[in-house]
Amino acid sequence: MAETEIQKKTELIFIPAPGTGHLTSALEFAQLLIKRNNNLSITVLCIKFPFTPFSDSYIKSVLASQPHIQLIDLPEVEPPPQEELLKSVEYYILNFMESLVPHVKATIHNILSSSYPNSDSKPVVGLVIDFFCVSFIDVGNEVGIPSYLFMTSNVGFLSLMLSHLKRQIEDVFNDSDSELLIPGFSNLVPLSALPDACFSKHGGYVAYYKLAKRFRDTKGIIVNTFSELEQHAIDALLSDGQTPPIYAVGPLIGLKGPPSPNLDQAQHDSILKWLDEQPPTTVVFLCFGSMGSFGPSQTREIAVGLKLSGVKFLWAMRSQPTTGNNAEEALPEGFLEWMEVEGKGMLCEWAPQVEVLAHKAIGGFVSHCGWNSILESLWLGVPILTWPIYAEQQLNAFRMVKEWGLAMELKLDYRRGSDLVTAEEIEKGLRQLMDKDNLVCKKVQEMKELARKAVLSGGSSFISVGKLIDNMIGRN
Ligand SMILES: O=c1ccn([C@@H]2O[C@H](COP(=O)(O)OP(=O)(O)O[C@H]3O[C@H](CO)[C@@H](O)[C@H](O)[C@H]3O)[C@@H](O)[C@H]2O)c(=O)[nH]1
Repeated sequence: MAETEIQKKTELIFIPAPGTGHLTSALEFAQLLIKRNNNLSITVLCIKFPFTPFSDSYIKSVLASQPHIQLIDLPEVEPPPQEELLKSVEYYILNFMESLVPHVKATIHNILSSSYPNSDSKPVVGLVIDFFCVSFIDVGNEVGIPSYLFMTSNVGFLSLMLSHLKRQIEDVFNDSDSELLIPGFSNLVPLSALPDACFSKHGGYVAYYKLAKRFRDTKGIIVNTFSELEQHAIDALLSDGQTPPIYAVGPLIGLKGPPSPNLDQAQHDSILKWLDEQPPTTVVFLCFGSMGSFGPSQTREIAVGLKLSGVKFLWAMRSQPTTGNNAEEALPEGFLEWMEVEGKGMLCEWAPQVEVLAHKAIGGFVSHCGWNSILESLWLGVPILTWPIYAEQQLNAFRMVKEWGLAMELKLDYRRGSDLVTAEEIEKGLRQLMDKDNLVCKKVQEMKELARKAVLSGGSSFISVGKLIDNMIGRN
């Protein structure tokens, strides 16, 4: 058969996890693969998850008009009981994914038999699965399709997962553990920088353990990162001889940004209009990812800290879903009037983050250090003041501040329920962040250039995507 004919049959099945922070890069990556090789076609299996009802419309708005990408909705399943959420979010998601296995199996069989009824060859060359979807590796194995893990976080987190989560489940981390040596890290890592899940014997640790145990059962690990930032960690992981090839393919930046029910066109436009009115690099942007929120006391401290600092601000402030409190009600008396009369700032529930970070008025970013937020800030050259909250954000913040000198530290180990970050600490951090003579700002500009070069033709991530496609279609 001619090579082009073989290539025409090359299909991938993507199974992204339905959270905002996971979809952003996965959808970008699907489009990038098609751009790089238009003999590829991709089928995306869309998962409906009770807590992210908008993920459906997100996937459709980004991918529906792409001729080489088709979307198939997986049937809705009964979510695990709410009590499992208390054990840990990771545990809940893992269980949810396991419950989808029969549907994924049926859908893949259907794709194979309806699209390729007479073919003995294997037209589907890979499953590209989010790192929460390892339960689907066996489905692929059953029909002879290899899986590629899609890591929406970074190689450092992957290294923690692969190197430290092979303890017995009973043997979770505890206070008697000393600092950790994680392959690819230059510094010892304090336990306070580890994800909360590492300490939860019956929840998060079990989930992390089960996930990590399967990571190496894949044909390749695709990471949304770039080698100029993480080559050291990639080399350290590969040196064990057991890890499959790692493909650093980022930064994958979703310029369109995820939609939100809390941001309509009028709000979107008013945010950008307000920024247009501000002088260059004078505004700090505060945003804590798709789920980050604070209780009333912490909200008040942030407001007072902003006022004390005198820095103009755009604050994406979300109410806590668990309490149902309206975040604005927690603001100190007179704060909103002061903000509006003096033209000091603007509040919103959801911000068009990438457009905001790209705006010339923005001079700094107070971030929860989700990996997409970090990559977006590096891509756009905006320095970060770290305020990690959940998931692996503490580890990301630790690396940004201590390993790379690419961010300033407000908090490295903030956890829900821990002490408040005071208004005075926030004021001090904001002043430091907005000081443009800071060495961190220079380093961020340098990393911005490297990030952009990585994805250009001939750049490290560009080459890595080429190697991955070759691996997928059997050219190496
Ligand atoms: O008001 C907002 C808030 C978020 N975003 C976008 O939403 C995405 C958020 O992603 P991320 O910064 O990674 O944060 P999370 O949503 O918290 O992401 C989850 O997934 C990431 C990737 O695995 C992890 O690094 C995080 O710790 C985990 O919480 C980014 O693209 C943001 O630009 C907006 O556009 N507007």
